[in-house]
Amino acid sequence: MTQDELKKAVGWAALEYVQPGTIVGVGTGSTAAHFIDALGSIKHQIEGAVSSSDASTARLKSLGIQVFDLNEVDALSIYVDGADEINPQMQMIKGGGAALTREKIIAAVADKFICIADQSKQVDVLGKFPLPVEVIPMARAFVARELVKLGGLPEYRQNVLTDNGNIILDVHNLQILEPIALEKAINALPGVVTVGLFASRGADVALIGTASGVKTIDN
Ligand SMILES: O=C(CO)[C@H](O)[C@H](O)COP(=O)(O)O
Repeated sequence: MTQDELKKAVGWAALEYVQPGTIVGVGTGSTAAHFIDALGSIKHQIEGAVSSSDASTARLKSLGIQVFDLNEVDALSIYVDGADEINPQMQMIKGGGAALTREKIIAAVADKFICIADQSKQVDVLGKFPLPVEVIPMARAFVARELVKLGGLPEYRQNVLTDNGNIILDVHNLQILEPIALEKAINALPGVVTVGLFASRGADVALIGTASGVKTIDN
């Protein structure tokens, strides 16, 4: 199976967690895009979605799924999204698609985070994938210097502005042995909007696409 077929398999498998009549939290990226397509097949059974990016909003709307502003929604039973890396503790690196801040906000509202990923995203220790950090543009150089003090090698993601109008620093050279502590330390830097480390609030369920089928890990 190709990597995209594995992504499609987990995207469709996540439908099992969608409760009829609810609003669904929807992530961003190529795996989440498969989930959106799957959601389109049951669009008359759900009330709608809350979206983590302009790209996902456009895809949801193109399928006739109503997109709600998060401020209109009191609760979400699930948030479904991909990941760049996931460890055995269900902590993740996210933000390869630059949507980390909205993703983290919606994940915080949802009762359950369903992570959908192909098996290449499973790691023992987070950090091989460069850790994305969303930063207010004027703080770019300062935050980069502080990230070096934390042991990383930040790289400015050229020609990318987030949906919130900020820049991304991708931090290389990290072996993240204490994800919760690093998440707190980076989030505490003035100018940082969000770090793409989902450690204190990780996934509750992971659907992993493998050659022998979709594997479910339930915390
Ligand atoms: O965090 C994300 C976007 O900000 C994505 O979930 C992550 O980059 C995985 O992407 P893909 O499903 O395309 O492999």
